[in-house]
Amino acid sequence: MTPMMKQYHEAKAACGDALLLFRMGDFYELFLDDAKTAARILGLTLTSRDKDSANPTAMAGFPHHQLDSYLSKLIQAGFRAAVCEQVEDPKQAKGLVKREITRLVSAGTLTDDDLLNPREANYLAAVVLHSPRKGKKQSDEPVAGIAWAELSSGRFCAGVFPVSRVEDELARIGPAEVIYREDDANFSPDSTAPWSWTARPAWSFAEDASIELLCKQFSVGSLEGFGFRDDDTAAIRAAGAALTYLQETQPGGLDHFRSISAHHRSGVLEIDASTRRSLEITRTLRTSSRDGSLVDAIDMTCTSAGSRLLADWIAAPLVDLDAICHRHDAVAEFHSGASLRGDVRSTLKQTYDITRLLARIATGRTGPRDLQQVARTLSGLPTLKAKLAGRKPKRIAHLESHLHLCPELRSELESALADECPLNAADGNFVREGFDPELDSLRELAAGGKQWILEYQQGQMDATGIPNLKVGYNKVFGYYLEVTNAHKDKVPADFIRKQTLKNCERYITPELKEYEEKVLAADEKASAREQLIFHNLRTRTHQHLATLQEVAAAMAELDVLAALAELSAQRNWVRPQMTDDSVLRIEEGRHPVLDVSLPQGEFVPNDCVHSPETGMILLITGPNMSGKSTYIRQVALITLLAQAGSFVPARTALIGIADRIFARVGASDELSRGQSTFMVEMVETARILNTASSRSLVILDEIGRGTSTYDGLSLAWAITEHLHEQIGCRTLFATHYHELTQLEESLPRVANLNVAVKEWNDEVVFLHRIIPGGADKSYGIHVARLAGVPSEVNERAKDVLAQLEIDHRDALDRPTIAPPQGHNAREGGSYQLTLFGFADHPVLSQVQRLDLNSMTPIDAMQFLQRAQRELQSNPVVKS
Ligand SMILES: Nc1ncnc2c1ncn2[C@@H]1O[C@H](COP(=O)(O)OP(=O)(O)OP(=O)(O)O)[C@@H](O)[C@H]1O
Repeated sequence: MTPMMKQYHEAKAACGDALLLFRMGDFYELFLDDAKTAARILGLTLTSRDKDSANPTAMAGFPHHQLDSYLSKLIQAGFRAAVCEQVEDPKQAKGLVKREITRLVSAGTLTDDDLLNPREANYLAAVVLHSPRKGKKQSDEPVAGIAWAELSSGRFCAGVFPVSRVEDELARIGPAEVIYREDDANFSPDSTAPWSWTARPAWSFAEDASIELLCKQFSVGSLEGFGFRDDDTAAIRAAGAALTYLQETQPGGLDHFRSISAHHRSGVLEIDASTRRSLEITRTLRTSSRDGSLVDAIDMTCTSAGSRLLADWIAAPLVDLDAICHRHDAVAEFHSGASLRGDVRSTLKQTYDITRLLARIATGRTGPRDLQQVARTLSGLPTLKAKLAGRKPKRIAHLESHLHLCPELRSELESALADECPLNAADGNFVREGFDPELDSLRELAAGGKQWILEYQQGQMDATGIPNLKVGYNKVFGYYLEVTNAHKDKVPADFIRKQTLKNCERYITPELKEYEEKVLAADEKASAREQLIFHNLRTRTHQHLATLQEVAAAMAELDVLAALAELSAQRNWVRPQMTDDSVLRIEEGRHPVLDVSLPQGEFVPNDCVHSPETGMILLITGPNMSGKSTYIRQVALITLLAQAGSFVPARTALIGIADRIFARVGASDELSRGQSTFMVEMVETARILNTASSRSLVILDEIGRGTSTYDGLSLAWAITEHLHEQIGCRTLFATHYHELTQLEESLPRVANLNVAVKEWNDEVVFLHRIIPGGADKSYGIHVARLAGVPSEVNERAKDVLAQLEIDHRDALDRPTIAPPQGHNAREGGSYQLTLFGFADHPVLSQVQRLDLNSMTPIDAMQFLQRAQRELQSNPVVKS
């Protein structure tokens, strides 16, 4: 093995399963299996080293300036990469050039702007299963510790969760990479998840080592101050593993991780992974992208940090009434003050993403332009602060107090940095003239020397009579005089020949060398001086890290609040009234995504009322394509938005804070997980029935569709009864089982709704308007025609439908359902399922015939008594 390949193998052994990008001159090379993988993923040509040997080494490479784009492709394909650089100048090297791994890059540990999406957070998560030690007072059921950290901002949280919620929590966090214990037989990573998995050694999850590491990182003696309790060991183990991993990948340091917050679930609205997917909160179902999601539709923030924070708010809405109202107060202030809002937004637009800038400063990857952007951001703060001063809402006052102006830092950076700064300090020329006298004089000296050389060239041309004599420079000979062969004979004796080229000769003179030394020395010193100034500026900025992080967080939140207000002003959204009671009263509500994407006024608004008096379970029937799913989703999304702190698309809204939102919507494609559609539907339904509380909001779309009609109907029926009797939560149930509407007659808190349809000649117009009562037709055949199903198929379907209707009109064919055992209200009665149309109750025709104008209140009361008795003894028509 050659010494270089030996060096390669040593580096490869140190970077685990990461692909090793090995710098060789102007190229990064990959060898062996890495080369084969890279050739496949990056489309590189696979070649080989020592082609003639019996064992040629596979090899692939790319030019060094393409590093970022290739790294990004590797990361997107789920790989980790280690960059091994030449850490000494090859010209100075004695023997083999020294090389070191300077960066380990993985999806969850990105800091480079080129590799990050500015509008999306980029979390690394760590998961560990943990069995609490016996003898402690908590139960010894295993739990899961999850930590999540963002290298590009320094955000770090950890919490303990039931093992069954790991998937839901990871879905909430939406990490780019998840690390787990390599030897944990009870934990198997889900390969279909949209993040990459990295196995890590068990020691990095150890309890004691984690506590020690975290305490050292945050310079504290105990983690209690961050809100951790005795039973948070699992969280701390996960956090320790995450920090170990981050430290390994960031040799430059992690100073911007200054604290960690203990996450306790009670503060957040619980949304499980499938509900999150179904409601398309941060990603769409079909493409899994942000475009078209709720966050995308409502995002009017003007900074990237604001955009990321908005996604955090929407992904984890609140449950505390006061905290929610504080956000609403702040949005209301920006909503009513259009000029305040405009000013704040236009100032924020001039600022930079200092959250990410600070992370680059802390990890040692910063350049002059980053510092300049810190200064420019600080220069906008006085205006912002002045606009916000004295405002009443608590949140705004709090944020205003966090806009620290840092005047000394700002003025130092402003006076030091030139108007145009390069990205990298090595490029030089970024310190403003007049900032540092020493640098100025070195620059003058260097410039003066260059001037002398120009004059010397002219002088020599005149003295020798060589018209094209010129002074040139290269790294090997320094400054030289170049004379073409045609004038060789005019060269004076004191020129010392250094190099002969095809058309010319190159000479030096003692005077030229003397000045060369001066110029080069001055240049070198100026550049060293400039690097020193940069280093000092970086250190000064770094000293302000904690303060600047507060500024960054305050700006991001102001952006979110002002953006939500802007959205509300543009789209006529209103402030919801919040309550802890389990009610919902939305007047003229609209679907937040369609409200924004459809032209204004095109969306048909609808009311929704949930209260123990009017009904907690709303059964929505109606034709296909009429808007049932849209309606039930809109109610869930309005609730979610309100709890996240946003105004809502409605004329008025009274929202009872939900502890959990469940959405069982449509049959999402879960085949890749090896489960049948129906199985998935039932797993999700089981979860709702087992975990919903009376304060939850449940939306169900067509439960039971994936099985035979009677199976499906029976399940839907029993599920509705269970929700009504046992849970009593707010429920919206869109269904094609019209039979279910009969439940309204016997279950007091069930109310029927349907979607209005207008029939016109042979046409059907969907009005998208929700009205009371059940529907009796599906119009499926009509929708099939609209979709382009051939007319002969449609005609035949109509025939079949007509026959079915005739057959089922015969009462003897109708199945009957007995009420659940021990249920008083329906004792002795049984439901008659009418597959098409309603059962008529005699009481209804009596009501219809009443002449209310001629009745006294006593008459009416007596009638009601009779009617109630009749209904109680005979709730529905018996077969
Ligand atoms: N309130 C509304 N105003 C305007 N357009 C609407 C409204 N509600 C729904 N729509 C439009 O109607 C289409 C069908 O809506 P949706 O999917 O909610 O119907 P559905 O009744 O659930 O249908 P299916 O029973 O076939 O699943 C949507 O694509 C939407 O664009």
